[in-house]
Amino acid sequence: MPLFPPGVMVGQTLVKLPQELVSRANDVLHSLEETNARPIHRRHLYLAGDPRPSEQQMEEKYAFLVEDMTPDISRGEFLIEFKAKWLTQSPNAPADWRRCRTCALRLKKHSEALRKGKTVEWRGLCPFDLVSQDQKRNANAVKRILKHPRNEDENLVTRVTKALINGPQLSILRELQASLDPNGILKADHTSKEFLTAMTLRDCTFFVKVSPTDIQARLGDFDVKSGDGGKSDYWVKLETELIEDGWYSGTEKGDFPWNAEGLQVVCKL
Ligand SMILES: O=P(O)(O)O[C@@H]1[C@@H](OP(=O)(O)O)[C@H](OP(=O)(O)O)[C@H](O)[C@H](OP(=O)(O)O)[C@H]1OP(=O)(O)O
Ligand SMILES: Nc1ncnc2c1ncn2[C@@H]1O[C@H](COP(=O)(O)OP(=O)(O)OP(=O)(O)O)[C@@H](O)[C@H]1O
Repeated sequence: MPLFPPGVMVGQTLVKLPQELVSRANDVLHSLEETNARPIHRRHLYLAGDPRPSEQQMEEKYAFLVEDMTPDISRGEFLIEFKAKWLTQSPNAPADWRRCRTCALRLKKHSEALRKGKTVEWRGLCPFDLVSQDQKRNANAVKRILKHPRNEDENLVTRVTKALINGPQLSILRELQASLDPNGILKADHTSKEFLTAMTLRDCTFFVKVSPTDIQARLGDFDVKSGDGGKSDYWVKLETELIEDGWYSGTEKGDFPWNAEGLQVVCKL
């Protein structure tokens, strides 16, 4: 049973791979590496089936063809990409929470960057604003997604807000995130398909293709989550710190810019 009705996700078609296609594509990747033409962070990652790195000796006969959301700039199209993140509160947040999971974590990460003397941009999109019933909050969230200078175009802000709010994606994502993980990171079975799907849906990407006459919003980039390799322990540690260090309740210790009068980061349902 599919999680999403048609038109919600970026189109994906299961295809049978022609023989040798994977190894030919991997040959290209290897030759790009040899000439230093491949981005460093992608090195040593190949399509399944490459016989060279021993850990990747898998036979892969099938693949997904993913609908291309690349905009046609010559037609005045552009693409907005953003992650809606956690659209419901973490089930483990304290009862007196003042920040949603996403804002709590972003502030925590932000504080760590400040402590290291880094200058970092405060992204500020609160997922709860996106799914609020309040149109002003919806539009503010969209302005943060659009960023400057596009967010100064009121007509564009209204069009994108309407497309997102009237579209099915946000409400479906929110319901699935809640129903697939009712217990939260601290109590869930991290090997269960439901929990891992919820974590995947908390990290997927919105692709919004805007043309002068039309807006097409789709969900994509569903990298299936796994708790392996220490990730499960990391999720637990992070959630525990968010609770114990006061990031949910807004009682974190430190002289941070957002603790100044009028700048407090407080989320509302
Ligand atoms: O922990 P979060 O909410 O910051 O999400 C991580 C993402 O951060 P961001 O969306 O930028 O805040 C993070 O995104 P970036 O690499 O920062 O673009 C990853 O998607 C990460 O997942 P994984 O470890 O690659 O499986 C994401 O980790 P998990 O979804 O596995 O927790
Ligand atoms: N134009 C697009 N149309 C449809 N899906 C896309 C498009 N661009 C990216 N995606 C989806 O998003 C996923 C992640 O793409 P992205 O370019 O962010 O790569 P990445 O692996 O996260 O690398 P990077 O480290 O560069 O961010 C892709 O695997 C694909 O599923």
